[in-house]
Amino acid sequence: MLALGKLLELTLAGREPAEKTQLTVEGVRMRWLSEGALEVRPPEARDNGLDLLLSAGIHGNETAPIELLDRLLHDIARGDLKPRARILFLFGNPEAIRKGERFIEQDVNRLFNGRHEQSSGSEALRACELERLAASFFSVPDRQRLHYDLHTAIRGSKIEQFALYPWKEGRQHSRLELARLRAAGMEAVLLQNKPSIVFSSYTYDKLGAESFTLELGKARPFGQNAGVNVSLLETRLKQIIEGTEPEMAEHGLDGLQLFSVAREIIKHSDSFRLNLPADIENFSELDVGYVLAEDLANTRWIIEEQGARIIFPNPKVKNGLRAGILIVPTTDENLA
Ligand SMILES: O=C(O)CCC(=O)N[C@@H](CCC(=O)O)C(=O)O
Ligand SMILES: [Zn+2]
Repeated sequence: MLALGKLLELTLAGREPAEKTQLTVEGVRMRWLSEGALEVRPPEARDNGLDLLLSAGIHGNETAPIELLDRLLHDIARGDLKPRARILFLFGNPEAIRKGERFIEQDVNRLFNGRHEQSSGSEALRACELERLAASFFSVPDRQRLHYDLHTAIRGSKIEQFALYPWKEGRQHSRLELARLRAAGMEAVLLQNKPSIVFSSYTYDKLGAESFTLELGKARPFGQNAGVNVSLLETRLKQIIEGTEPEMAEHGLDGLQLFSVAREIIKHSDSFRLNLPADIENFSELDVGYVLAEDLANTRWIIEEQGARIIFPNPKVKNGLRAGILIVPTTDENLA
């Protein structure tokens, strides 16, 4: 296999490859751009006009998505997977991946859309570099742009695989993209309704891509991901890469559950208390009247929404950051 197919090994070893560009037997060009960043370009005659950004390891301990991208890259480097799309593979936070930690000093996925400019340290620099790599990749006009930022979650979930779809003023969420996610095994999608500072929001808002954060199961160390079943997603990604995706019935969301954000729970101070059991699962329902959280100056977060559920509850985040999202079921009536 070509050395550049071993991007993960290079990244884990903190090594720069001697040769920055290599050609596969199929004439596919692989180009190492920076640590954890590799561009794959099909021969011009085979290029189908899709630019696909696949990122994982924005959180260093979320290894199932990293292993998935590693398998795709190996297949491409061996000539077993024949891309018709241009692809950018990104391993988001190499230092944290090496340490098996979510982050080292600060969460990279809270540093996009300009936030890194108000910060410092290696993770702020990395967020800036990821923005630059994505912007350069998505700078070619008249091409389709798609970004999947792959994650696994801290806790178990009543709905195992789901996506978060960013928001931008004046832009509608695409029914066709939701059908594609359904076919890729996603059981639910959270439709965001305000701007955000995560990677997928940056590529959606600033670079015009169709972008999603995908949650694929529970985070575990390398080699222990048998419980994370990514087979439907992997099959779909291979079809997208090779341009062999079956036709999608535009209206067929096929049981995909849709949610919208009711409120983001923000931790304001060290006095913040989240009144949930430590092992609560994502998508757990909360009753109206329940006191979800308490903070400084007797601030209380009380459930007012019928059918409210909680995702990503985390009282350990830094002050000023999201300590959970309250979501409610929604319909497909505003989709484009
Ligand atoms: O399990 C958790 O609490 C977090 C899992 C995770 O990393 N999720 C992403 C979601 C990004 C988004 O809002 O689109 C994150 O929190 O960064
Ligand atoms: Zn994550």
